[in-house]
Amino acid sequence: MTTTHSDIPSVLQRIVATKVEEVKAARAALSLADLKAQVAAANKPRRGFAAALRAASTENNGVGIIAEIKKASPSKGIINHNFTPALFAQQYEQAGASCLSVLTDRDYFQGDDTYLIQAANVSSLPILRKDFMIDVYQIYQSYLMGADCILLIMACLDDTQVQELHALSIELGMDVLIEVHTQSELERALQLPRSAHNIYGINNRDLNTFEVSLQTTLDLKNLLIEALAADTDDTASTPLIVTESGIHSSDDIRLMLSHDIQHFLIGEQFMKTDHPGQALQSLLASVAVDE
Ligand SMILES: O=P(O)(O)OC[C@@H](O)[C@@H](O)c1c[nH]c2ccccc12
Repeated sequence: MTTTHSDIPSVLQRIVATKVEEVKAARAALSLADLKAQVAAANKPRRGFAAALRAASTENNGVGIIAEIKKASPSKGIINHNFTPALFAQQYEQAGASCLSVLTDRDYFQGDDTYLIQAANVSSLPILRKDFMIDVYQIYQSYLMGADCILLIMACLDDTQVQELHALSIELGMDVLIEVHTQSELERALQLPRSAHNIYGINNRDLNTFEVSLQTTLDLKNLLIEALAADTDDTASTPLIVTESGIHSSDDIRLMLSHDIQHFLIGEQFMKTDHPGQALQSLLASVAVDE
């Protein structure tokens, strides 16, 4: 048999294979039943990630920023050489971030669970656990770490998996960032039950090729806005849409605002500087000035 391109696992497939192994090892060390018992005993309140984004609509000129704490990525290698997650969390909060996103994946992003725990200890901002969720076990783990929002990447989940992880996250009181990159992923995402806990993320980066284009958000957002507008007239559940990846300038922000996108997930632009908080502050200031 000849080798075709599709025989070579993509980065996303490799990441998912790693996650399967990680979950297997974690379950061997602590059973799912024991992990669930820890969750039941913890019963810690969540900080309202979706609510913080909704509140941003009336602050910061209607701009809600999810500021990301990310040391490295498969496409860029090391982004921040002086990585101090707790300090960055404090800086981001002071600079006006609405929420935080913390990479916990070790093998591909040089993240760590402890980074999220540290950020939660020093900051009152709600936190997204940025990792690749494939199993309920990880949802319970995220809860214990103190995550307020779970990332569900449609590209690495089938319909049954995503339904299960979505329902469990909400049952535990967490919000859910449902990430899409294509129209077919978006159509699948729209099959999930509607909830005020849902946040829809359009990722401008293709997780297989790493190509980034803001056009992805512009191409998909109308379909999303129309589908969500059809079933809500209640401001408490105003649909939340986040544009993710490749946002660098006030021009990028204003382009999105002009298309009714008010929420932004931004990592590299801040993390590549010595003072990520300052980078966030100047971006927010330049949007305000330019308006
Ligand atoms: O660093 P950027 O280009 O500002 O992007 C941030 C965020 O969108 C990106 O880290 C991301 C979006 N979805 C993901 C899924 C997995 C890992 C990482 C991501």
